[in-house]
Amino acid sequence: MAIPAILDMWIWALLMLLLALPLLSRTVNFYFKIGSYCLLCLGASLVASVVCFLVNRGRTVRNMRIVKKFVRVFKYFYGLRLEAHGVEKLHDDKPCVIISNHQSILDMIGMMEILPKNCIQIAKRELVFAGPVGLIMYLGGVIFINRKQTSTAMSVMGEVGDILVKENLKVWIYPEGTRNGSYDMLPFKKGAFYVAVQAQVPIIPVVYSSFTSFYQPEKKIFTSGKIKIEVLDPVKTEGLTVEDIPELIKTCHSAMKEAFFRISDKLNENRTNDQALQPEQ
Ligand SMILES: CCCCC/C=C\C/C=C\CCCCCCCC(=O)SCCNC(=O)CCNC(=O)[C@H](O)C(C)(C)COP(=O)(O)OP(=O)(O)OC[C@H]1O[C@@H](n2cnc3c(N)ncnc32)[C@H](O)[C@@H]1OP(=O)(O)O
Ligand SMILES: CCCCCCCC/C=C\CCCCCCCC(=O)OC[C@@H](O)COP(=O)(O)O
Repeated sequence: MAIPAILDMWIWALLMLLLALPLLSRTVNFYFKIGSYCLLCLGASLVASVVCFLVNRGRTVRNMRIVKKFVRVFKYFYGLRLEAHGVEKLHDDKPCVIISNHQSILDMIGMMEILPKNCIQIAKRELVFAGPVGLIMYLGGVIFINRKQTSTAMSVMGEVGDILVKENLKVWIYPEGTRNGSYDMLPFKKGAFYVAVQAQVPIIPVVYSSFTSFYQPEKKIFTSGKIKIEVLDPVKTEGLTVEDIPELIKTCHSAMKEAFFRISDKLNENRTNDQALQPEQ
């Protein structure tokens, strides 16, 4: 018996829908996870801000301990497992500049997993306007810089160099200066290195493995996964001057890049991104 044309059309439509379902559900799943992550950040920031006000009465780096308690729970919602090595290097009670690679807004989870005491962060000034997220960052002592005005950003970073030693603080800076989700590391901006040389404090590089095995926004992939964290040995800056900064950057960049490729999931990467075909180091 011949199938009526209208039914035929519906069968085709249903078939197409069934075929598109995995792609559709991946996209829906991606937006659901990212949306819920943003909502979680906004909601948790609101609650944490109230707690910070009640406990510490204003802007202080001590509030970061409260933020850390909140953010450390986030990984369970997204099935993220974190494995950190060398974290003890961050717990020396002395000032230092911590630099790490910056892949995504999910980096907050990795940062809060190992954030040492008395550690401030540098962030782009746009984030101060992100509602409760901006408020909690402000309360936690985050220093905001205007990346579009190098001279003002530089002078703010100069002040950071001064207070590091005076107040025995650490500062966490993303030297790539922006998020970079590719399977590589961008060239470093110079601010972090000026701060370290000015304050004559060591630089401690922290490397996070590539997220691309579980997180690729351009392909709408966001599954559960593992993040490896490696804290590298401190790089001394005692006796260095601004003339030594280019060499200092080179040393840190190559050590971090080597660690990044070593701890990242190369097999998975080769399947998803041709750039991953890096020569073995
Ligand atoms: C409870 C629930 C909570 C939910 C979660 C919410 C919040 C969590 C709370 C807290 C977590 C906070 C985490 C914050 C993360 C934020 C991440 C970011 O925003 S990353 C982006 C911002 N960061 C940076 O940009 C830092 C790195 N950038 C720099 O250091 C730059 O160098 C710069 C200072 C911004 C300047 O940038 P520019 O593009 O101009 O580049 P260059 O580095 O090449 O410098 C140009 C030129 O200037 C000279 N220079 C640089 N610095 C100095 C200096 N200090 N003194 C003198 N001269 C300087 C440099 O040498 C260059 O000159 P030349 O080319 O001649 O060498
Ligand atoms: C009332 C205003 C409402 C505003 C809504 C804002 C929604 C944002 C909500 C949650 C986002 C959680 C973000 C956690 C902090 C992420 C910090 C971060 O990773 O910023 C990116 C920045 O490093 C580099 O930026 P670019 O890659 O240069 O771009």
